[in-house]
Amino acid sequence: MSTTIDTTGGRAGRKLTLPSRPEALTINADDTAIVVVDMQNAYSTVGGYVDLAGFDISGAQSVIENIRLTLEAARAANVTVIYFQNGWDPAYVEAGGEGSPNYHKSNALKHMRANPELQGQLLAKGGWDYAIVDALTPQPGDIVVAKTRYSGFFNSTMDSTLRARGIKNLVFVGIATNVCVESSLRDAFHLEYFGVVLEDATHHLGPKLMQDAAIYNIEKFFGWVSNTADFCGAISQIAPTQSEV
Ligand SMILES: C/C(=C/NC(N)=O)C(=O)O
Repeated sequence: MSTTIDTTGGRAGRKLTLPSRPEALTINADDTAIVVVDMQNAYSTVGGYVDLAGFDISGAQSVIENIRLTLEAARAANVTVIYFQNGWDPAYVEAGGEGSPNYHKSNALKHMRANPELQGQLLAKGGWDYAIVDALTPQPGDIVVAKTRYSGFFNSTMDSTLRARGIKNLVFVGIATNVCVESSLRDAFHLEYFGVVLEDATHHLGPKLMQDAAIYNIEKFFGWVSNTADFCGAISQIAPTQSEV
């Protein structure tokens, strides 16, 4: 028996039902935002930080195209688009010193310490590595939320940005599934947001099993799982906003 969960709370709005698992979700388009996680050169372009650090980014290009299709459909339906952008000031004050676990766990900081010629280049605000990839440049009306840790809900304006707009449902795309995507979706869950991940619009860091594990975790414990085609198909069924008519 297929089950559908209604997140609208009976509120009127541009409703759509998104095929997802473990259940389909009926959502209001105006209570929903696409969250584009860290689609920066650092995580998806040859010569970016994770490539330099030895991670496999060969799957990034197909993810970029699926995110592009998702954003095209979302913007056509006037659904809010929010980008997370991960990094720090060029002096790395925001990264935290030796008293921060980030200093010791960040692969970007560790790679720069091991390769001093890269100091100031990885995930530094204003630099190429930090920039959103050209294929997904934020458009007028999109919201860009800076973040300094894996989760976009810490040290950021994300929660207030969502609450100010009455947004309850978050559709996550981006990189990395098993790090910043899952970290942010987990915190969204604990803050009472409905989180959905479009699994073919995400890419993991590390072995392939990490993608499967992150998707399993989200489906079983923290949210729902859908895909680009089902999202684009569902969002294309809704009427444009009143101002569009
Ligand atoms: C390891 C890592 C992941 N970032 C992400 N966007 O998932 C980092 O930022 O160092």
